[in-house]
Amino acid sequence: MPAAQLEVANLSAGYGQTRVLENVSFAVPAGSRLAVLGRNGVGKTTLFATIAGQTRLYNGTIRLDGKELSGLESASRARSGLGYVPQARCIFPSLTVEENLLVGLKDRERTAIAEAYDMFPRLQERRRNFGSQLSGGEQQMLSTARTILGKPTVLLLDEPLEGLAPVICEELMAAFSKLAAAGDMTILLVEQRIQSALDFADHVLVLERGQVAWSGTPVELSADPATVERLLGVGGLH
Ligand SMILES: Nc1ncnc2c1ncn2[C@@H]1O[C@H](COP(=O)(O)OP(=O)(O)OP(=O)(O)O)[C@@H](O)[C@H]1O
Repeated sequence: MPAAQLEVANLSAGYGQTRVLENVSFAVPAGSRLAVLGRNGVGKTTLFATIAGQTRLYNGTIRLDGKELSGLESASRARSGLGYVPQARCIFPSLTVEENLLVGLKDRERTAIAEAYDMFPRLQERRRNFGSQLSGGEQQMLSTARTILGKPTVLLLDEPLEGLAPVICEELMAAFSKLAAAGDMTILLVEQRIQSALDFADHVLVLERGQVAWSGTPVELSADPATVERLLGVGGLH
C-alpha cells in the first residue's frame, strides 16, 4: 500500500474532563514528513494518542486517505493503516527480539522479518536476546520494527530519540529517512531534539498550550529565531 494522506480537522481532545487539545487542524500529504514540536506539556503526545484513539475526543475529525477514523477503536485504526510508536517503548521484555517481531505477524510470512532486520541490522545481531537485555536504542528499534511490520501507511513516532546516545540517534534518524524515502509511509515525528527533527521533516507544526501556534517549513523556522525562542525556548538551533 502506498503512503496515505492524514487530515486532522478541528480536533479537541483530552483526558476525562481535562481538555488538552483545542481546535487543532492540519493536513499531511501522502509520503511527506511532518515534525510536531513544542515545549514540554503542550500536547504533542496527546495529539498522537488522540490520532491513535487513546484519549477522549470531544470534537473533530481524523481522516486517513479520506476514511474517518475517529469512531474506530485503536486496533481498527491500526488495521486501517495507522502505525503508532509511543514514547514508552512497546516491547515484551521476556520474549526474544525475534519472538517480539513474530508476535505482530500472526499468519503473515516470516520473510517480513528480513525487512525489519534489513532496516535495523542490530536487531538481527541480537535476535536471540531478550527484550529486557536490550539497550534503550535497541528497544526503540524493536518497538519501531514491530509497528512497521504491520505495514502502516501513516506512521507516528513519539520522541524516538529520548534518552539515547548521539550515535544511536543518528542511526535511528538514518533508518527513518530511508523509510520515508521508500515512499510507503507518511511520517509524523514528535521530537525534543529540534535540529534532528528539522533535518528530517519537510513541514513543521509547533504546538503551544494545545493549539497550533506556528506552521511552516524547517527552513522558515530556522530563519526565525524569535519564533524559535518564543515557542521552543532555545536560543538558536545549532
Ligand atoms: N493521562 C493523562 N491524564 C490527564 N492529563 C494528562 C494525561 N497525560 C497528559 N496529561 C496532561 O496533558 C498535557 C499535555 O501532555 P502531553 O504529554 O501531551 O504533552 P507533550 O507536549 O507531549 O509533553 P512532553 O514533551 O513533556 O512529552 C499536560 O498538561 C499533561 O499533564
